[in-house]
Amino acid sequence: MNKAELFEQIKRKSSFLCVGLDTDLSKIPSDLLKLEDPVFEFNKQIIDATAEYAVAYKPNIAFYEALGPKGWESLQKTLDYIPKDIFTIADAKRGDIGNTSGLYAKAFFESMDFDSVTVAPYMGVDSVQPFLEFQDKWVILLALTSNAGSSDFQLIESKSGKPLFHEVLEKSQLWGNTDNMMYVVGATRGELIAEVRKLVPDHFFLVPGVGAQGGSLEEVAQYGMNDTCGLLVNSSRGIIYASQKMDFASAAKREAEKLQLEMASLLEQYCR
Ligand SMILES: O=c1ccn([C@@H]2O[C@H](COP(=O)(O)O)[C@@H](O)[C@H]2O)c(=O)[nH]1
Repeated sequence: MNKAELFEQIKRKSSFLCVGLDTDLSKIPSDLLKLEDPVFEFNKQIIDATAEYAVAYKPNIAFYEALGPKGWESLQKTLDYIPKDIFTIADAKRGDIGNTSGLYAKAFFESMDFDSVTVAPYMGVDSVQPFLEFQDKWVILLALTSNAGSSDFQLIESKSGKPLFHEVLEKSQLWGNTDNMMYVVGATRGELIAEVRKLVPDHFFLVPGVGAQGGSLEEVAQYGMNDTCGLLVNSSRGIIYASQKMDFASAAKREAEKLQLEMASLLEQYCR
């Protein structure tokens, strides 16, 4: 999916919601555990309930790999079930020496047909470029993450006197054709989102951290939105575990709709 198609969908749905599929067997209703593939059954119902409000789905790969071969199978079935016009993100946070990164890219872009994968920048250019070589696929580079520990490295001053996340943003722009690059920017980062937007005015941000982590959607839009929206805001637990009983799908639908309504008004206000 290209940027224009993504923006079209955002306008059509008045939404920039990404639903995080962090499906955890210990949190889904116990009735589902009797089924052949509880993870897929849960995801299927979540997708059916939220697809009208979501422009992206983000399975966090850890939740699937933790289950071994069966988890990978549930992941593939989930990916196949997501409507084709909705953007898909493999939240895998990969990156290694070049030949290994090439195989990670092949795993998520060819063996599985994800639109994008999250990548860690700290092994540098040769660890990221293999992902950028795939036509029509997206790299989502970790820039300023939502967790408390992000200040351990991302906020420290680099040799040039700038915080390290500035270096990541500036340097990564020199890594070839970065049209299909997005950046992870945590919703918990408040005004720093404006600094990121200044450095990469035209790129999309994947923004985790609203809902369970306490980030503010209003602040994200105020500081991060650009004239093509430029934001995919993720909520995982806040939507998929809105109820842990068998009414989980209707509860997820309500939460997704609530966020979408808020997003519609923020698009009116800030996306010009
Ligand atoms: O900086 C980051 C990068 C990734 N994540 C991931 O996003 C979701 C957030 O889940 P919530 O339940 O909405 O808090 C999860 O998969 C994280 O691994 C992040 O939170 N922060």
